[in-house]
Parts: sequence; structure tokens; C-alpha cells
Amino acid sequence: MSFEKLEKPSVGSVIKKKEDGSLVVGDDPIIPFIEGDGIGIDITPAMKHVVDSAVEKAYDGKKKINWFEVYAGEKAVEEYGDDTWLPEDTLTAFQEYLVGIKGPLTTPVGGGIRSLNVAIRQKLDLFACVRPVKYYTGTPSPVKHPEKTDMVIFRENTEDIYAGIEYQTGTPENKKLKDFLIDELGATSIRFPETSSLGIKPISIEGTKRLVRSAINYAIEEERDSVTLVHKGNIMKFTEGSFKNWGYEVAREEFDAEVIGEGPWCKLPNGIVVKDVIADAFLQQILTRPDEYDVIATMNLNGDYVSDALAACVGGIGIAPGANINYNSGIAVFEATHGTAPKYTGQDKVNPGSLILSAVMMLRYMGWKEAADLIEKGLEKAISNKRVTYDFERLMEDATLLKCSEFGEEIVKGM
Ligand SMILES: NC(=O)C1=CN([C@@H]2O[C@H](COP(=O)(O)OP(=O)(O)OC[C@H]3O[C@@H](n4cnc5c(N)ncnc54)[C@H](OP(=O)(O)O)[C@@H]3O)[C@@H](O)[C@H]2O)C=CC1
Ligand SMILES: O=C(O)CCC(=O)C(=O)O
Ligand SMILES: [Mg+2]
Repeated sequence: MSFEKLEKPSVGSVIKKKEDGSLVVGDDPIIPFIEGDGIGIDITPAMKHVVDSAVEKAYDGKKKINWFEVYAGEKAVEEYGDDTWLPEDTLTAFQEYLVGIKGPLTTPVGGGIRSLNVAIRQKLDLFACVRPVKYYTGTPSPVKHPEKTDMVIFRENTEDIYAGIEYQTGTPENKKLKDFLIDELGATSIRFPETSSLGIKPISIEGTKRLVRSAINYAIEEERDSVTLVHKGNIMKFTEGSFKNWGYEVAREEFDAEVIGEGPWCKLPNGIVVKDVIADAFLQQILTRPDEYDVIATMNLNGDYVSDALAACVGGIGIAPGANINYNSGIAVFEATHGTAPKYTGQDKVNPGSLILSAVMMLRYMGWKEAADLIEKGLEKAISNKRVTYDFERLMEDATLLKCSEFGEEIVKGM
């Protein structure tokens, strides 16, 4: 492995994946990280401080993370020059060191660069975006019983309209595709053909099956009750509808699930139910009866919407964590669910909880459970003592307002 500009760390070990799928993690692993744009400058140092303190405390100094800064977004352009938003070095580092973490990266709406977040997921084939949503006691929430929400979202991360196959109206490519659809395929329902932009939505058997397989494996390992396929298959029959059908196929053919009654719901031998729900109904049911849902498997766009909606139910995207994982190669890049919140950049104000809980997921993935537990304990204590950042403080009575860095320190104190 060689880098164009990065200096390979001189100390620290490389995390490896064994044939049986388990990871070999030394006591001093090298972990690449991207600071992130916008509030990345605030939350990433807070996250590193909390993680380092937890690891030090949990293992009496016998284990230590060797952080390795790699670049993407605005900082990459500064380091590598014009238009290098995602250097090869960064992808190489995540491939080589297997486990990494990133802050949020800016994506301008409309023209300009496509999403770097999406690009990292696609280029490293991190097909599962895993976003657990659970309630921490005391967190202010807009719903009456936030404690009833305990779900883990498995969002397909490489396909769907996020593949970026879009053609703007007025371009030759757009005209060519439209002519083909109308003349060759007989499409009659493009309402305003002269002015329509077009997007393509690829949903594949492989992409669906590896995602649903990972969700079911997770449900088995974590002893969860059900896996729900969320789709809009009544309208998008061959994309979202096929996702549903292929998802059930995985359950029946690979996990010996038995069809319940008339189907298509089915049950694994260990009792886990695999079911499905249409996306709009799901979005109202997460408010009215969230306890009926557990592990969720869905496509890219639905997963994006569902992540933020569910995060809001348990207290907002300030504390919703996530991971992008390829369960075959073992490569995993952990990241907050929220974006760069540019209006708060550099103010030491926002909640670092989302990135910190993403680091908790990372520590569990590495098998460093004791350090992960300490951080969760510290976070729960900070929230129950009502010593919180602005997003929680404005919704709580008699809370003490802390800065981003102070909230990190509060978590460390509570470990
Ligand atoms: N994975 C990634 O890197 C992601 C990147 N993005 C990108 O981020 C940029 C900004 O996107 P935008 O749509 O504004 O969404 P953001 O998630 O960045 O921010 C929206 C709002 O969410 C709240 N919020 C976000 N983060 C925090 C936090 N850490 N603590 C407390 N509150 C928080 C703030 O609410 P309030 O105003 O109420 O205080 C903020 O104004 C875009 O370029 C977008 O593409 C978006 C999502 C994911
Ligand atoms: O990449 C982006 O700008 C948005 C991504 C996003 O919203 C998400 O992953 O949840
Ligand atoms: Mg999102």
C-alpha cells in the first residue's frame, strides 16, 4: 500500500479480517478518520477525546487508538489542491485499515459535486447503512412514549436513485433517453416530456439480498423479534416491489423461514418474524405503534427519510448514530446521521452525541465492549443530569446549557 500525500503511521497495528469473518484487533489499532466539513471541526475533536478517555479507563492504558487523519471535502481540497474532494489516499486508508470514522461532508444542492458521503459508500461498496434508534432516558422527545422506539435500520447504501443516474432536461443525454423511452419502449406517461428531467432507480437482486441477509443475521445475533421490509412496492412494482419479494425469498430460502398463513409474512425457526409494510403507512406507524417494529430493511431513499424521522422520535438527529458496513470485506466507516449544520460551524455549540455514539458502534464492532459501555453510561448520566447542548436544553426544563466540548467532558466525567 502506498499513499500519494499521506504519511503512513509509524506506530500502531492494522485490523485484519479472518476467514471466519471475525476481526483481529490489536491493542493499538490505527483508525483513519475524516474530520468533516462544517461542524466536523467541533464534534470530531469531542468524539476523539471521549473515545480516548473511555479506552484509557476501560483498559488501564493497555489499549490505545492511533488516530490517522485522512481527508475528504473542503480539507481535502486544501491539502490536495483544486477539485480533489475525495482523494484516492482516503479510500486506500479505509481499505487498508478496515475500520474508520468520519464527520459530515457538505453536498451542494443542484449542480457542483455529487455527495461525497454517497461516493465513499459506493466506492468502498459499504452496502449496509446501519442506524440504531433507541431512547436514552431523559432525552426530550416530541412523542408521548419515546421509550417504545427501539429499532435498527438497515438501509441499502449503494443503489436506488442515489446511484446518481440523472439527466437534466435540456441536455442531449436527456433527449436521447426520453426518445428511447417514448419511441422504443412506448412510454406514454411522461406528463411534460419537453421539460422533464429524468432519474433512474436501479434495485438489484444481489443488492437487495445482501442487505436483507445482513439484517436477518443481525436480528438473529442480537435476538431481535422481527425484520420488516419497508417499501413502496404498490407503486414502484419492479423496483421496490421486487425488493420486497427478493427479501422474502432470502428469508425462506436461506434462513428456512416458514410462510405464516396465506403469506407473505414468514417466521424463522427461532421465531423471528419477517414482514413488510408500505413506506407511507410505516411513517405514520412509527408514531402510533413503534413497538411493533424492530429491525428494518429498506432501500436507500426510504432509509434516508426513515432515519431522520425515527431519530426525531427519540430526541433528534443530534444523537442518532450510524455505520456504513460491507459485511463481506469487513470494511466499515462509522458516521453521524446528521449533516454539516453550517450555520453552527466553529461555535463549539452543537451536540457531538451522534458522532460519539457512532464511535460507540465502532468500538463494539472492534470488540471493545467495555469502552463502548463506559461512553453510553457517561452519556446517559449527562442527559439525566440535564447537562446538555442547546438542542436538548431548549426542550428541557431547568437544564444547564453546555458547549459541544463541555458535553464531551461531561460524558467523560460520568464514565
Ligand atoms: N452523512 C453526511 O455527511 C450528511 C451530510 N449532509 C450535508 O450536510 C449539509 C447540511 O444539511 P442540512 O440539510 O442542513 O442538515 P443538517 O443535518 O446538517 O442540519 C439540519 C439541522 O439539524 C440540526 N442538527 C444537525 N446536526 C446537529 C447536531 N450535531 N446537534 C444538534 N442539532 C443538529 C440543526 O437543527 P436546528 O437548526 O434546529 O438547531 C440543523 O440546523 C448539506 O450539504 C447536506 O448535504 C446531510 C446529511 C448527512
Ligand atoms: O450525502 C449527503 O449530503 C446526504 C446524505 C444523507 O442525508 C444521509 O446519509 O443520511
Ligand atoms: Mg440523511
